[in-house]
Amino acid sequence: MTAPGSGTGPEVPAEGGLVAEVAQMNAEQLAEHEAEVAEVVAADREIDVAIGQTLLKVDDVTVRFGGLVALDGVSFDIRRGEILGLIGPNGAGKTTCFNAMTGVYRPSSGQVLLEDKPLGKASRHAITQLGIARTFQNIRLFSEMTALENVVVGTDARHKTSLVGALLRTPRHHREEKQAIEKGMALLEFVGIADRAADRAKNLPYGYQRRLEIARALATEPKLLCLDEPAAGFNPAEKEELMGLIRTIRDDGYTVLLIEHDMKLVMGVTDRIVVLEFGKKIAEGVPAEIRENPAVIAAYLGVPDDDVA
Ligand SMILES: Nc1ncnc2c1ncn2[C@@H]1O[C@H](COP(=O)(O)OP(=O)(O)OP(=O)(O)O)[C@@H](O)[C@H]1O
Repeated sequence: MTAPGSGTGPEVPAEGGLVAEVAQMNAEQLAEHEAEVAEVVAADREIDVAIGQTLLKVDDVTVRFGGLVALDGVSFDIRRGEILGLIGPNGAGKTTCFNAMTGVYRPSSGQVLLEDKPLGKASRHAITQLGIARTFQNIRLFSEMTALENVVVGTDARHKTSLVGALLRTPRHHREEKQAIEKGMALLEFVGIADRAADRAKNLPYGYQRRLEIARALATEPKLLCLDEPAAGFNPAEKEELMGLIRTIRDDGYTVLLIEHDMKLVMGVTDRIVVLEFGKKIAEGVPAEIRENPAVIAAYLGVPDDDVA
């Protein structure tokens, strides 16, 4: 792929072109177009396979920072096709858990298994290739690159062209680049920001940047998508829209792990919830059970609603 941001990067369709085209479609054309988008977005994933079986297992994981035990013997499963919420008061260990699952930290003891295989000492990049993608609490985009380029970079995790192939611009490289652009556009449309594909990430509105992070994570074709507070800084209407997007992502066959501070959002969108407090798992269950769980209520006593999760 051409170096991102080099000025010779992917050609972006004229601004508004795709959006204007979609706006003029009748219901039948629109349904066909949406099916095409879904096919590009989901083409290589095995969906409907073993839904409900364990995809990822966090097995007795402890993470220590010097004398501080940030995660203390935590175990839970993430099942294929579900949206699992990971909640807990500030400092409970949620991000540490994400980091242990995505290769940022190695567990001091215990292990994380994806499809029964221990992640062991796999690097972050290797873990992305194995199928775990994440977004960050603080948005991390390539700010000088366009929205489309940001997503195209995400598809690199799946490319087969060698560096030499890319430098020599072999036919395979051309083919992969074309497919990456097509897929990038489909993903931008999927998350609802295709109208700004040609804009630099830094110039996008905040809500678009958050959606772009999700599109970029999806571009790696993850089996598991981990979202770290994706609604941070959103107003209620934006949160509502985001819930819709997360549901669509799940309905499209992805498995989602969600850290979120907004309890209403967590209760409204997740299938199951795991609750951490002081690095330990204190509860696990469906939202209705968690809402009534005395240990969870106690953990959150005195915590303002906005600060919950
Ligand atoms: N790199 C680190 N070095 C030292 N201590 C850390 C590090 N990362 C996290 N911690 C500590 O580990 C504990 C758990 O932090 P973590 O960020 O995982 O919690 P959290 O549940 O994600 O909190 P928040 O909701 O505030 O983001 C905290 O006491 C935190 O200060």
